[in-house]
Amino acid sequence: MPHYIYLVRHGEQQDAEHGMPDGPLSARGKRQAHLIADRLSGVPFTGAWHSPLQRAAATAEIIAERLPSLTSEPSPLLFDCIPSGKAPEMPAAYAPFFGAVTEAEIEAGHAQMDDAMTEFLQARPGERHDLLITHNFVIAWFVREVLGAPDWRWISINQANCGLTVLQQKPGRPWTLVTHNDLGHLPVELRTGLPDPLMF
Ligand SMILES: O=C(O)[C@@H](CO)OP(=O)(O)O
Repeated sequence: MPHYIYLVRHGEQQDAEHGMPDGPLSARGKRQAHLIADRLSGVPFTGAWHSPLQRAAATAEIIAERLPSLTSEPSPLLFDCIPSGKAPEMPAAYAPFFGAVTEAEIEAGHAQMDDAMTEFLQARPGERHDLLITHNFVIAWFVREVLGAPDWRWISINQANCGLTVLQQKPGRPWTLVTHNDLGHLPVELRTGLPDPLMF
């Protein structure tokens, strides 16, 4: 019986461009959340968890309104974090990102991601459809993990607000990536949150 994990980045946060560390969703963020909720409305979810940060909790709330049988629980394993630090093989172009990041933040982020992989990627009996509403770097770490890519590669993997990434594991097989950052449910003007604007 397959186990699916649906990874959704939260909707656009109000005033994120002004450096606010957390906050409610913007009007666009709310529309994104309604559209991902519609997109997922046919999935027989077995569980849902969200990052306790406000932008993720607000996204989870909108999704739960559309899918009343779904109860999303806050999980500290899904907090935004820095999953790993600089590595010798990492291209130098990424080094400036780590300028203001402390070793303690990296250690905490790495430990959090270890625990998240143990918790959410564990084999469970029966068919499962689990929804995780979380942050860009956390989703990147899941993708890196299932592809067996080096730790540092999370920094090169990005997801848009309310983009949909799906992982699947069938018994006796490794986790696979079914789809990454699928934006089919979002009109072009709602495809926000990527480092470079999309031309399509
Ligand atoms: O700050 C960011 O770019 C990412 C990092 O994970 O966070 P969020 O998905 O919360 O916007």
